[in-house]
Amino acid sequence: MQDLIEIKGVSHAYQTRQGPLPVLDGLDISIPKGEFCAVVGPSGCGKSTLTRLISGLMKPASGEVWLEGQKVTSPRKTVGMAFQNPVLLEWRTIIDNVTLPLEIVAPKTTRAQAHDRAMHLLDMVGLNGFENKRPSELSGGMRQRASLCRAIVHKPSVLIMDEPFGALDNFTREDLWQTMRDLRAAESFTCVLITHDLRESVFLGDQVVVLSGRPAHTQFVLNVDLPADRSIDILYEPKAVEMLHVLRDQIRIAQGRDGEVH
Ligand SMILES: Nc1ncnc2c1ncn2[C@@H]1O[C@H](COP(=O)(O)OP(=O)(O)OP(=O)(O)O)[C@@H](O)[C@H]1O
Repeated sequence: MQDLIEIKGVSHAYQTRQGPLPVLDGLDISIPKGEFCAVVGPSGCGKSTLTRLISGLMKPASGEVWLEGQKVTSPRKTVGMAFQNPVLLEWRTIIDNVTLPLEIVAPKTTRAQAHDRAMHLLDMVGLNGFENKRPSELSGGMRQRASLCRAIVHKPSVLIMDEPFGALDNFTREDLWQTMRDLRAAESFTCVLITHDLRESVFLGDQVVVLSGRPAHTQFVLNVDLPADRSIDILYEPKAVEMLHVLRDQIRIAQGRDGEVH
C-alpha cells in the first residue's frame, strides 16, 4: 500500500545573516494512511520546519514531500493544522470559530450543514453547551478542544499538530490525549504530531520518529505496538515503560550530537 505521507530525502537550510543554517538533512519518514506519527527530537532540531514542509507552507531545498500520491508544492485544502496556541478569534463565538475553515475551503457548505458538523465535533470533545461562548470565556484546555474541532471540521485527510498540548497542565493534557484518541477513532485522518512529551508520543502514536540534533535526519523509529483503544494506565505497564526508556535513550543520543539543547 502506498503511504499517505512520504518525506523523501528532505533537506532544508534557512538563510540567516550569519549564513545558511542547515536544519534538516536527508530526512525520510513514511506514514501509512490512517496512522498517527509522533515526532520527537531535541529543541531546535527542525520539528516545526518539518510541519511547514508537509503542509506546503514552505518548499524543501532538496528532497520531496508527497501527500496522497501527489507531490506537495503549495498549501493544500486536505490538511488541517493545530498549534500550541489555539489562536481562536475573539469576535466570533466558539461554533463560528470551528466552522471558519469550511467558509474558506468548502464555501458551498450550507450554514445548517456547517452548524451540524461543528456541533457533532463539539459534542465529541465535551463542549456541547459552550458553542455560543467567546474564546476568552473558556479555559485553556477547552480552547484547545475547540481548536482541534476547527482543525478537522473540513474532514482533512492529514492533520498536523505542533505541540498542541504543550501549554496545558498535566491533568488537562492527559484528558486531551484521550479526546484525541477518540477523535481519531471516529474520524479518518492521518496524523503528524510534534511533541516534546515522550509519554504523549507513546500514548497517541502508532510510530514515534526520533529526529537527530540539527541538522536533523531520522535517527530512530519506534513501532508502538499497543492496542488502539489504549487508556492512560497503559503508560504504567512494562511494555510502555520499556518504550519510554528506549525513547529517552534515543533523545540523549540526539542531544549529544547538538550542543545547543536546553
Ligand atoms: N524563518 C527562519 N529563519 C531562520 N532560522 C529559522 C527560521 N525558522 C526557524 N529557524 C531556526 O531553525 C532551527 C529549527 O527551528 P524549528 O522551529 O523548526 O525547530 P523545533 O525543533 O521546532 O524547535 P523547538 O523544539 O524549540 O520548538 C532553529 O535553530 C530556529 O532558530
